[in-house]
Amino acid sequence: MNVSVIGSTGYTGNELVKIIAKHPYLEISCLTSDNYDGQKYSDIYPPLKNIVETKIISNDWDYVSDKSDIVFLCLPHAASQKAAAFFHSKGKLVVDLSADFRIKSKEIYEKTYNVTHNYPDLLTEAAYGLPEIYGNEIKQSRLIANPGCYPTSVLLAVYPLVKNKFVDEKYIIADCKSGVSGAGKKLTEKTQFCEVSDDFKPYGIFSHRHGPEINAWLNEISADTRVIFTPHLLPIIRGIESTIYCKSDKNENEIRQYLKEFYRDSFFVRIMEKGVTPRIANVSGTNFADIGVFKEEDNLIIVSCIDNLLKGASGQAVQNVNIVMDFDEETGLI
Ligand SMILES: NC(=O)C1=CN([C@@H]2O[C@H](COP(=O)(O)OP(=O)(O)OC[C@H]3O[C@@H](n4cnc5c(N)ncnc54)[C@H](OP(=O)(O)O)[C@@H]3O)[C@@H](O)[C@H]2O)C=CC1
Ligand SMILES: CC(=O)N[C@@H](CCC(=O)OP(=O)(O)O)C(=O)O
Repeated sequence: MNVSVIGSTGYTGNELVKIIAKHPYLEISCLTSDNYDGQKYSDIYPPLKNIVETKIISNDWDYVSDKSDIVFLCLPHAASQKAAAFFHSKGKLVVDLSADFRIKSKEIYEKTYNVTHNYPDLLTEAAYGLPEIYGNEIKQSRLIANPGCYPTSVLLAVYPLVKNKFVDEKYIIADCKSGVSGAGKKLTEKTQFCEVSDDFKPYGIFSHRHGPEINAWLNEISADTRVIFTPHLLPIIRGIESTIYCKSDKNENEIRQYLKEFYRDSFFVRIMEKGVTPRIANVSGTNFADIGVFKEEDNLIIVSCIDNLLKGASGQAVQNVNIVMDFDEETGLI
């Protein structure tokens, strides 16, 4: 399959290029960027010298469309809407890594992102690309909205427990921490070295755009659920750790066994044995989500770790393509 990456020079684009380069059934076709138009990809990312010598091209979508079966969009939110609609109209399989098609409600999307959604019909058509939960919808879809990185770590941990009423749906607190690559490659003052080194802080308290994404998907199965979500910036490059506090009247073993059963066919979700604490170090550079369960009295703590750029973005995007294309889910990802 011929595959193109729009916004290929950013962090998620680069992870995709690395995965596609070693994927047995995917072939790099076009890599786009307006800023680096005409340069060799390996000049921008020297570790790929002699591996990806493709010349970067500008965002000429007609040209890209002619050369592609599958298009990954690694653009900022709002910029993706039009690109997704264009490639979808040309019959391409589109995986959008931005937030533009993740939330089904036009109103919630517009309120959260403060932009108009110009393609409400596509909002209903898009599948939410969390394969372990929405695999059937993904399989039928030609437009996949890859989830946010924090929502991936929180939903994998909490969705089964809410669905099976194992937790009090009105008391769920997700205390999440992310490496700085979550903010992308573009220069901003708040992600400069001196601003993030030797520091640790919450941000977006009660206002981060991933709160509505997490709650929208949980509300599909339980209308009263409201997760309180607070992200923090970790002074590391990659990885997310989410510590999630819940109330439950089930015992620890029951909860662990239920999660193991729920994820029995999900290669990329690993439920830890009793007493084992997931760590970012164990999932960094992989497409795995590691989930640990801890219980004392009625207090349940779930710890969920992923790599934001892989299971939280590009790894999951390829996992979704593998599902649609009927390749083994792990192809190119281990
Ligand atoms: N980083 C992460 O951990 C995650 C990111 N995401 C989402 O994935 C998407 C990409 O993120 P990421 O790779 O981190 O971002 P980066 O900032 O690292 O890269 C963005 C890319 O998009 C291009 N670009 C920026 N603005 C425009 C525009 N208006 N039109 C066309 N091209 C544009 C840039 O091109 P140029 O080279 O020309 O500057 C660059 O290639 C975002 O929507 C992000 O929210 C999702 C999950 C996790
Ligand atoms: C550390 C950091 O800044 N992380 C980003 C989230 C990255 C991501 O997955 O978000 P989207 O795809 O929804 O943009 C943030 O908090 O905005």
